Amino acid sequence: MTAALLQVERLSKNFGGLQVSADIDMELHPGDRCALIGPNGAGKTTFVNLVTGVLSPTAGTVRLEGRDITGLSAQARVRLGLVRSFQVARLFRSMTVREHLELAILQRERRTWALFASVGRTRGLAGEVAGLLATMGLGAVADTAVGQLAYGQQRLLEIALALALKPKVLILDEPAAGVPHSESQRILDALDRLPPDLAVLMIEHDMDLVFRFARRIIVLAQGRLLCSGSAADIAADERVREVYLGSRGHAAHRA
Ligand SMILES: Nc1ncnc2c1ncn2[C@@H]1O[C@H](COP(=O)(O)OP(=O)(O)OP(=O)(O)O)[C@@H](O)[C@H]1O
Repeated sequence: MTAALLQVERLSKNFGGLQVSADIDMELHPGDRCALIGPNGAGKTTFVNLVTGVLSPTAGTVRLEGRDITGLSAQARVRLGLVRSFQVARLFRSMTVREHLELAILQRERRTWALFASVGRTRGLAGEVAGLLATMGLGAVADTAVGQLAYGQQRLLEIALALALKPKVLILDEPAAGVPHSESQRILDALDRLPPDLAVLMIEHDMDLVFRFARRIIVLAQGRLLCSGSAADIAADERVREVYLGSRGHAAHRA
């Protein structure tokens, strides 16, 4: 077993008297393909906010490569390799896909001041952009303005921008949300091409995608870790069925 990249111990969060995360333990290792699921209000978003540093926990620790990062800002965590791809696009509609990726890489390298002078000259930039385009299947639209992209392609660009930050741990926040079914296969294909050593935690409501992507699924209910296991384990787990039925009155096809 490899050493854990991300280690979460007894992570808890109270909002006033309401305990929204309760004693959550979790580990991610290099190459993990893990999904976090749970019914509405289970505490998935809060958990991710605690891990990424958007919220401070009431108790518990978060470690990255053994280092306690519980007190670090979200930005500092990104610099250490803990990166989240946001569901809400913050893309510039008139800029092309390639320009977005160049900007993200230069920002990572903190060379934005020299942006226009250095784009053509920055060694390795074109190659790195080409690699990201290939990984995410965006080569054919590299020089298309983002405003012209299909929605699924915009979502792929969001993941490419997260990858441009060279993450060790990537948190994917509902990568298929709002994407028509006809385009979701493209997202799955792209996720299959993610770097093999990257540890990925996906929060996703689309159970088809979760079951096809994840080798391990973690289920949260009422702020607690209910269970974790393979897709087959989770699909067969009576407790999972109960929390979904109890919360929404229908089966766990859409979480
Ligand atoms: N800032 C806050 N103050 C008070 N309560 C909050 C706050 N943020 C979240 N909550 C509550 O915490 C609980 C968990 O919310 P959270 O958004 O983490 O769940 P979720 O699993 O991500 O839900 P969904 O699938 O609907 O996005 C909910 O009951 C929510 O109302």
